[in-house]
Amino acid sequence: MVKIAPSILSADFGNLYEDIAKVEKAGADYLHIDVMDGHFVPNITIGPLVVEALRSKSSLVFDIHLMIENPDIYIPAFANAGADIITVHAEACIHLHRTIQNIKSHGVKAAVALNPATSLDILEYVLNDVDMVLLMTVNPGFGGQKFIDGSLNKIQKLRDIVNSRGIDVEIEVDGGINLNNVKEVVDAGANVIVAGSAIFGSTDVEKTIRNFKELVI
Ligand SMILES: O=C(CO)[C@@H](O)[C@H](O)COP(=O)(O)O
Ligand SMILES: [Fe+2]
Repeated sequence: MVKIAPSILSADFGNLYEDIAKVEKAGADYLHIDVMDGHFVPNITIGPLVVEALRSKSSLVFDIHLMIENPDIYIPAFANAGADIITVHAEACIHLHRTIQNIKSHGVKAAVALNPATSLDILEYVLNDVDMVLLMTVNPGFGGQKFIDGSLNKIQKLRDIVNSRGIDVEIEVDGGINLNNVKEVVDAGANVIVAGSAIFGSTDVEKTIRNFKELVI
């Protein structure tokens, strides 16, 4: 089953709770929460305190995308705040295997994200240890960017590797996904779709989620 993960980066930060309630009511599967530190990416967003405050208001799966340096320091705080999945960037981890174990030790699902320029090769010895791989389809840091077309080939390659190993690893795609290209990324092999501006920038958030779901059935 393909899952829809609205990214709250494009939500109204003054009315986060209302925006989250809307996507939950419309049948979203994951809530994608982008955490940026102003170092790994040139932008700053939210921390564990906000995640904790939202946790009591939503039963969606909290999918935390850490775009930060030294993620190990903050993994316990995000786990305690209510994360269900924590994603770290391979580019930010010197000891990636250890970081994955760190996430799992808190009873949270572990995922690894790759920037568009990062090869799938880096996953060779950790793929069997993760619950999900997040393929960035834009350079991280901002919402509303254009999908990088070469990403389709990368999604297909990863799908082939996952299938050939016979493992249960989700493939999440993030950046520039909209109603016009979502079918292509799903056909390429993605099964978790992050969408920020396409959902929260639309005039009818609930209808847009339903449209996404219809397109990926
Ligand atoms: O991680 C990021 C950006 O770094 C994303 O999760 C964006 O929030 C996706 O936004 P859209 O490209 O869908 O507008
Ligand atoms: Fe993200």
